[in-house]
Amino acid sequence: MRTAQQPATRHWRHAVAPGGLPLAGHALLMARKPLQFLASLPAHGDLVELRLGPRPVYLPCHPELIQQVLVNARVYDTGGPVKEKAKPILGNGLITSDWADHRRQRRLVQPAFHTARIAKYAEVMERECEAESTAWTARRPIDVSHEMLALTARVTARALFSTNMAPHAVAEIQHCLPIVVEGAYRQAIDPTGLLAKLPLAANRRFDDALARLNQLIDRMIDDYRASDDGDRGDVLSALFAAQDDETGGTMSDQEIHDQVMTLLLAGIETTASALTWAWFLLGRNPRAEAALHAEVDEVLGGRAPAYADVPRLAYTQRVFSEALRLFPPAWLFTRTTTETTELGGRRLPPASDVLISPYVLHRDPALFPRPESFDPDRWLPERAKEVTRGSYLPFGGGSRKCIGDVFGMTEATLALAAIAGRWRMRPIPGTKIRPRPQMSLTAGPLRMIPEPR
Ligand code: HEM
Repeated sequence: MRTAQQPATRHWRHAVAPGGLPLAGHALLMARKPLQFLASLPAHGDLVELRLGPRPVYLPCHPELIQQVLVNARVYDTGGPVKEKAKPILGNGLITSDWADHRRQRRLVQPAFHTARIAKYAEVMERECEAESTAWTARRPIDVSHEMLALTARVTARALFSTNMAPHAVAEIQHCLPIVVEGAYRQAIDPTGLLAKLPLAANRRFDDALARLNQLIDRMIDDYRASDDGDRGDVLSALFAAQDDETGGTMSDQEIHDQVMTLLLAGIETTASALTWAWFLLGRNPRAEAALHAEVDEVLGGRAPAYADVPRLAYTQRVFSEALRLFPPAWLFTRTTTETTELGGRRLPPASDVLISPYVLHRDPALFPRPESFDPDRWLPERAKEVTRGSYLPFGGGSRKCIGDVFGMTEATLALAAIAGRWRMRPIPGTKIRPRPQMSLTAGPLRMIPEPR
């Protein structure tokens, strides 16, 4: 296994990805089978160069090189064509802001994710997870993907806006978000940039859904301004109250709007996808499923889970961590160099694109023995300390590490425990699932049968 501590003089292996075509480079391989193609690259080198059309892009495959990219956020900034296409959707929030402004924004948004506030959001999670787990009919098949998306949309919407407009917000978000996520992804991978301008029905649906989400957020902001409730304990209140320690500045309504849109797009589908994969994996691994049931029965004794139970639901958390390893929702993200720099002994000119793929890292046999096997006990404390530092990155790393990591882990732990307390999720024989590498690494529809326990 690789060690994080390497001598300063270490020799990094560079490679050009095989299979490139004269003009398209590796664009076709990336379009057809991105997961298989990317996961084959660490065998060739620590830093692999590929070409998407005429542009070279770099995939660091060694955890140490990936850390260098993630911690040096000034030189490896978010940028490039993907970010430019995201701006009309997300505005200028945490995901789209440049390095310098990101630091200010992060200082302002971070308090909304403070532990004390997560405890408050957990009340929403408890209620919604309980409602989800009591809504199903015994032995009537459900689409797990659909249910998990509906659940995380309700949790996130109600944690963001705890007003009496919440039911309306939930319905709007559930309708609009999947359309916006799908459209944003289509635009992100369109190399011509022309697709979004064509008079297609899909584009009209996307424009309509985005306009409705924007209106919803504006209404929530107006409603907050018009009332004098003070701190409602929701994310929106924390964003209004935020004051920058360094400058004393606060956020304008437009800035708050952009942060809310960013949180909706970053927080709902990611958590839902990982939960769906967790159910899929449990359905194929009866021993892990039995261990989950045993823990939930012991800790909860038949009652619904509460925030205070989360630390004792250790196996449940390991199940989710392992689902995040095998199917990291953020399977690929990018950085762009702002100046000439050197990575693994290779000179990168300004505006070089660097790909970070947790999926590739998490399935590298040099980092995770038997990477394909679902083994939640990899994350037992005594075994987890053997895992090479920097090789597990479901939430990214450095100053742009996911701000919702604790929120997402808490929500997923409560959801798994609430549902596993009541139901055994039986797979439907013959169901075939292939990971869909889109904005998140989704499973697509996944039908399973809830059987009372
Ligand atoms: C299991 C669920 C989740 C996963 C796997 C996940 C993954 C990630 C990753 C990998 C990044 C870093 C991307 C990069 O470096 O370019 C990120 C950023 C972010 N995530 Fe999450 N996320 C999850 C849940 C959430 C939730 C629940 C929220 C909010 C409620 C959220 C909000 C954000 C935001 C705002 C950012 C940008 C942070 C910044 O740049 O400062 N995420 N997420």
